[in-house]
Amino acid sequence: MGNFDYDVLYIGTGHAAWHGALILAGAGKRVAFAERDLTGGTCTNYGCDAKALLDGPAELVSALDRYKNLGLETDIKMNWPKFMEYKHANIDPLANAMTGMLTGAGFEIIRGDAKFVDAHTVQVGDKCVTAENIVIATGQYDYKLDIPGKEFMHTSREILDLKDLPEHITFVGAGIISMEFASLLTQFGVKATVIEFTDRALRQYSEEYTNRIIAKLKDAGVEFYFNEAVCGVEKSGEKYLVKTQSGLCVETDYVLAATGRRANTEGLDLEKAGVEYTNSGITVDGFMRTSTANIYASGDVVDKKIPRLTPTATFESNYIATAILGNPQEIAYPAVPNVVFTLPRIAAAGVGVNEALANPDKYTVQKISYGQMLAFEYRNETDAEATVILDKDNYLVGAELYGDLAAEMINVVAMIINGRMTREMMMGTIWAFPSQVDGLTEMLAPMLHSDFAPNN
Ligand SMILES: Cc1cc2nc3c(=O)[nH]c(=O)nc-3n(C[C@H](O)[C@H](O)[C@H](O)COP(=O)(O)OP(=O)(O)OC[C@H]3O[C@@H](n4cnc5c(N)ncnc54)[C@H](O)[C@@H]3O)c2cc1C
Ligand SMILES: NC(=O)c1ccc[n+]([C@@H]2O[C@H](COP(=O)([O-])OP(=O)(O)OC[C@H]3O[C@@H](n4cnc5c(N)ncnc54)[C@H](O)[C@@H]3O)[C@@H](O)[C@H]2O)c1
Repeated sequence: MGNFDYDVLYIGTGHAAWHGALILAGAGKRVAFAERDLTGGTCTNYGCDAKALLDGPAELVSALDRYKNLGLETDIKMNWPKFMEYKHANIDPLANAMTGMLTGAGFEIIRGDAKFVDAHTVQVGDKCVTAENIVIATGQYDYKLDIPGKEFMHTSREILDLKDLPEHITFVGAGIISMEFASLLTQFGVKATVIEFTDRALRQYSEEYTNRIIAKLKDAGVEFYFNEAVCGVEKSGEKYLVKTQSGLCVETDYVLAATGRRANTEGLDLEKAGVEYTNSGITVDGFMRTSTANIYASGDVVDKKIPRLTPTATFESNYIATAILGNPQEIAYPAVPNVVFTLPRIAAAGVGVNEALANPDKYTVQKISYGQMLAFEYRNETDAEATVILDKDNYLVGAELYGDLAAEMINVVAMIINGRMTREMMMGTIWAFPSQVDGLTEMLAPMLHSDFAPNN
């Protein structure tokens, strides 16, 4: 072993970094972080957490709609500046709390931009540090199209920090970020336009559930344009004009760039360490090792097929720590629950609906209209539904849920997939009643593989 300052240096302090660092510290390793921004990364400071705080009231108001003609009378006013105070009160202390947690655990956080000098040396600001192993956990940034007027476009980070809401927002892209913010901000009274380059939104999810979300947003006044390539943004007095190649011109007060996030690889001087990467991120093998054996990559910065999420970043971070400690097994991802926080939610895990429909020889696709059948359990959410995907032995291998509580239910569904639960195992489980999980699983169980009463 060489004479290094640290056993392991993490570049970044997000979920892709700190979870594994705690495991390494427990094993007696000397660990440090390089960080150029707030401790804790995107999710903690600029992403999921802030979004979830603001989504709370939006979800509540949206759910009230279901009881409007049944006796509920409401006159609700949403005060964005007040909710922003609430957001700041909860989010702003987190970076210091994370710093305290990490330094309290004995880690050093070296502040500044990190870049490689060689495979064991990283320059952070004006300080050079050496480490036996290095974990690149630098995440992604919100990409802005390289078009005239790109300086007038904003990112998710800025929208989550708006003091006052603009009257009209134009979302460029109809992916996860746009669809979530359009759902949320519509509840706060914002008028919205969504402009998408391809012919559909949320491409990785089922067309049916995505179309239902679009229909709801249209009912709320959101305008959608598909097959439109945004080619410029112009300032026009107090307003902005968003222009597309076909000649569409949308006048708006605020433009959100949400055409994808890109890996933070620039400026790291990866070539000096022999670390290979593509436009999609850093290339890794089955052990999350880069092309240089002592350097790993973790989280959003990795070129990977599975969703770039906080729980997958955490999973990789924990795995890498064990790999550094000698785990000889390759990383093996379970079915990953993922959620689009629209209103209602779309949540999925395992084999996707699009893939299943394209491979009827391998999969059976079935619908469970749980909202219609069990209104008492589903809070009168009559359109709540699950699409489940079974393999040829009738094991559950994937599911997509559409409903307000889909983000919770998908966790149970993922356990059924990962546990390869049979009908008998489901019958051997008692769920609380009445509850949504109980209703869904009761309808799912008869479809599942049975060791005693084969169902096909
Ligand atoms: C608006 C929004 C909402 C989201 N909502 C969800 C959600 O609901 N659920 C979910 O699972 N995921 C969500 N995500 C995704 C989630 O935030 C990411 O998957 C997760 O944060 C990835 O963690 P990470 O550690 O890989 O990267 P990050 O958290 O981005 O951490 C990377 C860190 O590296 C630092 N860094 C980068 N380059 C350098 C350098 N050269 N030198 C020093 N430091 C550097 C950065 O400053 C940053 O702190 C959301 C993302 C956004 C933007
Ligand atoms: N709930 C969650 O888990 C969550 C929430 C927010 C963000 N995230 C993270 O952020 C990422 C999503 O970011 P996103 O929504 O920016 O990307 P995305 O890839 O989900 O969507 C980008 C959309 O922009 C469209 N597009 C591309 N070029 C365009 C152009 N020139 N004009 C118009 N449209 C164009 C694409 O066709 C696509 O539909 C996720 O992959 C995830 O990593 C996750």
